[in-house]
Amino acid sequence: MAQEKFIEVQHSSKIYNEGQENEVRANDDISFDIYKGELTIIVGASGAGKSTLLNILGGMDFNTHGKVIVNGNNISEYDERGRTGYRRKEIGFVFQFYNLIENLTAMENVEIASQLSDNPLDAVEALKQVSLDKRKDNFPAQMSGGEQQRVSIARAMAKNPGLLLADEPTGALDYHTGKQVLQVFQDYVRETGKNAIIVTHNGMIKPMADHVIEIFDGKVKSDTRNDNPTPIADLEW
Ligand SMILES: Nc1ncnc2c1ncn2[C@@H]1O[C@H](COP(=O)(O)OP(=O)(O)OP(=O)(O)O)[C@@H](O)[C@H]1O
Repeated sequence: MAQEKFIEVQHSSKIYNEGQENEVRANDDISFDIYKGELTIIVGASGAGKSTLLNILGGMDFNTHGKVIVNGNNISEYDERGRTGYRRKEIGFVFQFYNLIENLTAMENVEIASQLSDNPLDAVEALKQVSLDKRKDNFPAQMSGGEQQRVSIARAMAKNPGLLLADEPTGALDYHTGKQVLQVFQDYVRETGKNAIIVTHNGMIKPMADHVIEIFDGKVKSDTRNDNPTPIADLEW
């Protein structure tokens, strides 16, 4: 079966202070395709340009050259307003340090995000998917780091987005908790047929992905697909 393209990045660059002495090529002529239903890992060292790329894909930032087509729409042509709508409706974002609102319960944190969507999941249902429905009335400070990250994933999922993006989602977690969080992403993609993209500097988690894009110095260094991703339980790092 031919695979359907979900994202096409074509010669995309993000250049700060272009043509000046202090020019920075954060992304430098990046091209790749992502198919529907893929779990993609973008990997590279600190400063390689991964977050810049993820933020452009998520409509939090914009490129200065090239095209980024998501689900048939060239988002690089969007203005600020277009990007806001795109971010609200199409994207779920998971951050390294969870970014939960401290004076709201787990359930309320999830509900806030679902209110932005036209087609949200029920907040309790989203918490159930990360096995935290019993903790819905707890505040973030009453939960472990891994639990808080799972709430933040439930919050991203509750919008029922076409694309789930995560920037170093296990960066603040220990090994076992990190594995549980990665499992949530793998299950999400398998169960919904939707897309998730994880940015990480940890090359050891590459085998869990369907597709790995390695970024070096603002450029794509390698772009490989894996027909037999490794179960998270078998990953070691
Ligand atoms: N506003 C800016 N002005 C100038 N340079 C910037 C700006 N934002 C980012 N950069 C530069 O762009 C390059 C890529 O940064 P980016 O944050 O995308 O890398 P990264 O791979 O995500 O790194 P890390 O893993 O450390 O977060 C870096 O050299 C960074 O200093």
